[in-house]
Amino acid sequence: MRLLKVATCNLNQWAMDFECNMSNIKASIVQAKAAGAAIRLGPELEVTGYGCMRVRLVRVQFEFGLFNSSSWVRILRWDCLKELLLGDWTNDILCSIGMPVIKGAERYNCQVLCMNKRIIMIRPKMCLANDGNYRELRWFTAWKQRGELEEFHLPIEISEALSQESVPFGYGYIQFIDTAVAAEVCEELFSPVPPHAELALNGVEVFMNASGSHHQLRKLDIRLNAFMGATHARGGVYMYSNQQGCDGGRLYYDGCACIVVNGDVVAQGSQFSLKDVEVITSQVDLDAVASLRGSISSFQEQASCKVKVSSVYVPCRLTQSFNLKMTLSSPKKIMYHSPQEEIAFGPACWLWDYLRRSGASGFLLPLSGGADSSSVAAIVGCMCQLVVKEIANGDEQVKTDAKRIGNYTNGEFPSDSKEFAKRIFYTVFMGSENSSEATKMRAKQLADEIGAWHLDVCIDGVVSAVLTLFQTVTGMRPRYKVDGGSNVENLGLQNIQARMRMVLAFMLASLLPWVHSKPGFYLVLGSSNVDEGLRGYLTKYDCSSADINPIGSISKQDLRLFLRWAATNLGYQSLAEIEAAPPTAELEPIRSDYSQLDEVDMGMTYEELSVYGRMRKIFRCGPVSMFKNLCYKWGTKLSPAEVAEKVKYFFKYYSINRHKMTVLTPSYHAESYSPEDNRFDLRQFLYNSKWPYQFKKIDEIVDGLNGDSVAFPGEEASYGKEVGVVAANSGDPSAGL
Ligand SMILES: Nc1ncnc2c1ncn2[C@@H]1O[C@H](COP(=O)(O)OP(=O)(O)OC[C@H]2O[C@@H]([n+]3cccc(C(=O)O)c3)[C@H](O)[C@@H]2O)[C@@H](O)[C@H]1O
Ligand SMILES: Nc1ncnc2c1ncn2[C@@H]1O[C@H](COP(=O)(O)OP(=O)(O)OP(=O)(O)O)[C@@H](O)[C@H]1O
Ligand SMILES: NC(=O)CC[C@H](N)C(=O)O
Repeated sequence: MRLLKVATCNLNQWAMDFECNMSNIKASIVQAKAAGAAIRLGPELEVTGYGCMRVRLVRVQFEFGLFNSSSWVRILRWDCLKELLLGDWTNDILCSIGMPVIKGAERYNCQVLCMNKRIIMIRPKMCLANDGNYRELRWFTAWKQRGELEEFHLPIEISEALSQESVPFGYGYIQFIDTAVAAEVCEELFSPVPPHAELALNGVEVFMNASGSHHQLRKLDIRLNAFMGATHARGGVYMYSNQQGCDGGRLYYDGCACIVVNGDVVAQGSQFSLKDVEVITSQVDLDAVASLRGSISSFQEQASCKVKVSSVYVPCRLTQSFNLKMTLSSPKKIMYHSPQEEIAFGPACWLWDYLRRSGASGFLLPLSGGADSSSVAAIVGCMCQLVVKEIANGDEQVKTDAKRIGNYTNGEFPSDSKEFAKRIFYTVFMGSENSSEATKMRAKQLADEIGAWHLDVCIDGVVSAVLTLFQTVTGMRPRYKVDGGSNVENLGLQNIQARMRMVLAFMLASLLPWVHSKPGFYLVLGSSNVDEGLRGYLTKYDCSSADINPIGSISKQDLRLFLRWAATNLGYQSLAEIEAAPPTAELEPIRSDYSQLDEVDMGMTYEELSVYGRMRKIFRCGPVSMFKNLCYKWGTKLSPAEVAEKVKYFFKYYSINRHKMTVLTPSYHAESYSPEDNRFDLRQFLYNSKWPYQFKKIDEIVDGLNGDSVAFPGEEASYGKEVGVVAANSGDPSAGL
């Protein structure tokens, strides 16, 4: 037997906060060593934080020189590594540390592999993440040489301190006396020809995947299937490490550090957690890897004529022989959160990181009593519950942060989530003459259940003052449509109410703490959902404009599932009633024969919007291809002419309103069809909303069908199963992980 103990981790890094990052790295090494591990794997770019790979943040950091070869930051980065190597951190343990390295004129995203105070090898990433949220090619070069390892001359301050002048650099593996170990960096695993296949044929038994991978609803199984697939038919130990938390942007890195042996998961870390450091370990028998490989004839045949990969020899042993002090880790049932839990815990953990790192003292939410703002309120409630639970579990960092944010004195700390919420969470209902008693009561009831400090404000006086000013200036007073006004008047009157609420929300967030003699400021939370964004069914610069939004990329359908779940599982019963109520903006007067409803206003259902959203973003459909595909999908209930009308109607509003996506409040990225314009969906925002060429083409196709309907084979087209893991993510490279 060759018994090996390995450790991998989730680290909550923060881009550019070297002190925070180093402290987490050290804590993880200490824990790995205490557990007796021979290998410690950390996440991708753990020294700098991964978030600095994303567009705008990188630009700022680039200006400050994060990746500039002559800058002080480069020195800092190597300083961090030097600190680890000069101390006893790497004694008797192989440490894989993620950081950028400049070689000659190029910048590489690297795993620096160290042991016993020496850098053994530097492995640059060969396949950069460059789709969806990722922009690595802007800042790094992919390493393309597959031949011999090159010599990399260490910066003078490192070489002198370590008495080591150079280190092998490139694609390869480390050959120990008793096994071979290699790095595979994040995206490489998901590339068409992943390195682990070739490395396995070269005898590599342990793969270390350092990742910076973000949460997306229903995505985890794709990632886990990749680890299992990598080792199921070719054997091996697959270690996965990821960042966890908000490291300075819209993404939540969702941890899930993992260890897989021959296709079986033997250790799985948390996906959502408030912990800064979580280390998981396993004891594995490498003879089980050799045995599996020996039993697969095709593996043997291909290994005998493999392309040779370079290696570095290290005359050390990592394994122990059979002894009863070490037990073997056995296969575990994989833990998946339901999408409802993902919506609760992912955004709640992201909000906590944002809150503690922003220096704010809490959140303020305009709470309408409708589904969206109530979902946000429930997520903040969930955050408070997680904080109290984590403190009860003995997490000192969470306790320190919570005491500061909640302004606790005399050794007090949060022990009740409602009490904590009262300190850090303001909700405000801003009713107008068009608001109903029902939504007002629902908002109050929910705030009470969560424990928020709730305010009930009537905005009629403010709206009327603005209208009076308008009348003084123009001599005209707009009327609602139900009172005989035009569409323009009707919209104008709605938008005044909506925008006034935004102004009031910001005023209250900055001044309420002062009223209550509390220090600091509160962050304003936004609560528009992904479908409204796609359709543009929101008033630009109303309460959709806030500081941050935890649900901005979650669909209405998923939010409704979440509300039903949260009513029982978070203990906020009023959410059940809120979910059951028909969505309404309450911006127009309610009459006996008229009450405003979202889906009527929009001219399409939220369910239809989810279909359009997926087709537009994930499957890159324009009007004509969407029309053709929907003819198959909806062919049993709609004629091609009806499908054509629906598609044209969607594209008209999608394009008229796309400009609103440019000013969407930064929101948690959770959905692969997010139309968010700043980082994710980089399409134009000024379209010809008449789509003359495409709409004409659709008309020609409809005419050409001569009234035929689709011969329906009984099976929906590939877009049909939009609720479900595979279809939700398939076709989206950024989701594949
Ligand atoms: N191409 C372009 N590029 C840049 N900006 C452009 C633009 N076209 C218009 N604009 C600007 O956008 C403005 C129009 O947008 P905006 O002021 O938002 O107004 P608008 O989109 O016309 O109306 C708001 C819509 O949201 C609905 N609503 C309101 C309130 C709440 C809810 C809800 O339930 O969530 C829904 C309401 O029923 C209505 O359909 C124009 O006045 C102009 O300033
Ligand atoms: N009466 C109100 N009091 C406080 N905030 C409100 C009120 N009405 C609207 N808002 C804010 O404006 C946002 C958009 O309003 P609206 O109700 O029209 O849309 P919505 O997106 O369906 O949201 P919700 O489901 O929360 O009502 C809400 O999410 C909420 O933050
Ligand atoms: N950092 C990366 O290489 C990211 C790869 C991939 N897109 C993921 O989400 O996991």
